[in-house]
Amino acid sequence: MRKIKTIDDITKDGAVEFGNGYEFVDKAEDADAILMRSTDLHGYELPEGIRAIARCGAGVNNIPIEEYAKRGVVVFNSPGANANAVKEIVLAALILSSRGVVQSMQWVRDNAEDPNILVNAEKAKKAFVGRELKGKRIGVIGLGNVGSKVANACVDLGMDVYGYDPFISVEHAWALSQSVQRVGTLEDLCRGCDYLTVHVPSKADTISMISTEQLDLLAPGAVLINYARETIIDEDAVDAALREGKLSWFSCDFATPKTVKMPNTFITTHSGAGTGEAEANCADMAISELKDYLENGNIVHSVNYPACSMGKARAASRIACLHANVPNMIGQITAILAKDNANVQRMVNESAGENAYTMFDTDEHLDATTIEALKQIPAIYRVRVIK
Ligand SMILES: NC(=O)C1=CN([C@@H]2O[C@H](COP(=O)(O)OP(=O)(O)OC[C@H]3O[C@@H](n4cnc5c(N)ncnc54)[C@H](O)[C@@H]3O)[C@@H](O)[C@H]2O)C=CC1
Ligand SMILES: O=C(O)CCC(=O)C(=O)O
Repeated sequence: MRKIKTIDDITKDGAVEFGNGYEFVDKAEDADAILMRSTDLHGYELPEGIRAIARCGAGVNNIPIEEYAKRGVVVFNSPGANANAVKEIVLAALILSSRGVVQSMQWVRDNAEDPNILVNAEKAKKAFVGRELKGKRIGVIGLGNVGSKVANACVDLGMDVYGYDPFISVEHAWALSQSVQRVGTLEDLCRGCDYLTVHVPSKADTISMISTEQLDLLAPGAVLINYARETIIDEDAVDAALREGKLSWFSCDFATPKTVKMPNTFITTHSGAGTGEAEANCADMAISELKDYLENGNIVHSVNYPACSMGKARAASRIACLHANVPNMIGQITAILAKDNANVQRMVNESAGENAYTMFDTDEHLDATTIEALKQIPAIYRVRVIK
């Protein structure tokens, strides 16, 4: 039996199905792998037995992925699985920040006892006059799974859409409407925007990427939307821009001690991916990634190891070595296999950044001393006997 520890509520109804050969355990110490969402694992004492972690969702800034890579722990995410949910809530944020919907609803609640409410509402409504999205300029920062969908949806709404993403993938460039105008600098993107929405991961080059300099370039009374991460905006700068009227609204998914005190905000409870569909999509993707890794050693959608696949483990034995991306690893591994007279059927070696992965099938099981010798290679982080 392979053992799984879940952290967080993976789905609203609790349905998480791994199928035969798996069981859930209460303690991470007893588990082979972790299935999780947004809990912050920085500072968490990860038990030695954990071989893989799957994050149901896109962002992995809550996981120390490089530290885990060096411990031979493969971290997966579920790219794109919740992107439609985020796109839809961003569209809601665009409309809510333009049409006085929430304020108008509040007026109705506040006047619920008024017998003349129907007539009085006609007088009150001038306070809630908004503006249309059609023809307005929007800047989309990050054109990945979420940003590309948001940009295309804004084109469909008749907006004038600009996008900025120096690292856009070929797949997402293809998916983008030709009406989205790509710009080369963040400053050019921000200039004159009525709306600005961010869809980048939280990492060194995106921390506080929206600050006074960028906000000053927006059109007067612009709307800022952040359904990515709280770290991406400089909260003091946004607070000042709201108070000075440079920004008319700020919509975000992150209730921090500072955002909750800002004027003119719509703030949600990190609910961008909060739909049953997105939860199920993320769980399905994360579960199949974990199963393929635990059963076959294949790596799909890892954020700290290269993609690597040799299909189903059918040979007598399959071994995976997780190691540093340094010269002569294959030489050292094959030298040890040669000593054991092991016949390698297939071997794959892939690398990504500082980390690499070598997986091979052999005709016969390797003996224990050979496995031990592989573990003793200095740059090896972990050796897995998959079969
Ligand atoms: N509020 C919520 O519930 C959710 C929040 N998110 C957040 O949104 C982020 C984006 O999600 P996805 O689109 O699914 O991720 P993604 O990985 O598909 O797209 C991110 C895009 O940002 C681009 N990028 C990276 N650094 C950049 C920079 N310095 N400047 C401009 N572009 C840059 C990348 O090239 C990529 O195209 C996630 O990392 C996560 O933090 C994602 C899903 C749900
Ligand atoms: O699990 C969640 O609801 C958070 C989703 C998210 O922030 C992400 O996918 O990056």
